[in-house]
Amino acid sequence: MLVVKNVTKNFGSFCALKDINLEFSNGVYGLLAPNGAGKTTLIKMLSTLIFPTKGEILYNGSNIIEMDEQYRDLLGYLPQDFGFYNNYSPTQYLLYIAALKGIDKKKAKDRVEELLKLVALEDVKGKKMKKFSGGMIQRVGIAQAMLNDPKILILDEPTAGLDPKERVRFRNLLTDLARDRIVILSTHIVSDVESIANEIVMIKDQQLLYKDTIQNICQMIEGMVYETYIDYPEAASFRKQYFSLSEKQEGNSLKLRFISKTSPNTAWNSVSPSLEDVFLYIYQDMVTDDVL
Ligand SMILES: Nc1ncnc2c1ncn2[C@@H]1O[C@H](COP(=O)(O)OP(=O)(O)OP(=O)(O)O)[C@@H](O)[C@H]1O
Repeated sequence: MLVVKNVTKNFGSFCALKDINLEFSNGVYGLLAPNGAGKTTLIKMLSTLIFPTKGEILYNGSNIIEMDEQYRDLLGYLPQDFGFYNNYSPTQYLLYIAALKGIDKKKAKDRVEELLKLVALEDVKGKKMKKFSGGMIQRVGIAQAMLNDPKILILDEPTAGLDPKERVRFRNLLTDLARDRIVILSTHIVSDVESIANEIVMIKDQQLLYKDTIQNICQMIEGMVYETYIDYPEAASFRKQYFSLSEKQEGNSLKLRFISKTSPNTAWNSVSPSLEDVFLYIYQDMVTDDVL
């Protein structure tokens, strides 16, 4: 079990995270927040790349900073921009990283073969990576993070630049890996974690907002999400009155999905909230169009 206990991180006088408490056991955790909310800061602390200003992070009761190398042996980490070498093949690259990690040569060879199979890159294992798609590169990234068969696998925005098909493949791979380890995945894309995360962690205003199942998080706005059709001229005033979640043109009308806290009009259909509805609502002052 990995426990974040009263953790605060300041950069000079700027507070990036404040009094965070979290517990992780095996499964997939989606760390979901818009850019700048502090995801990378938290992930870097969980990876011991930076240290908490206050509080501590414990693995099975021991402080991860004091565990030092022992902790890093348990950790697999895929940073936002992972440095690979264009002219290397996946096999060469993974053997190189294995050597850096001090893994025995014979053991490394077997492990690299095993991992290339796991991430479905066996067929291209000898090809130079410069011709690889974003998804293939990310799978090499996962493989390097998995070299030491980590008990904790941390991935920072791993689906950036992947096409929809690659995203699905990536999600399936993570679900498989999470059966016997902690997988923590940071993203600002709701669909990346919606189908695979056992729990979602949301941070806002430097603080932990939610750590819960998707079902429970969606309950927060249960009974507040509606859909209705309106005529175009009414759209502007409607948007001023209610928080619009999505809009779609249908015939001469506009189909609106929105949040209302007041009792509904008879023309409104109450609908079940989705994680994306919650995300848009919670971060309405922070999200920009590129998030969706
Ligand atoms: N070394 C640093 N010095 C000063 N401020 C920092 C430093 N690192 C991060 N910050 C600030 O802390 C806040 C959180 O940054 P962080 O990178 O953790 O956000 P994020 O949610 O991971 O976003 P992104 O996905 O863009 O990395 C931001 O306001 C950022 O500017």
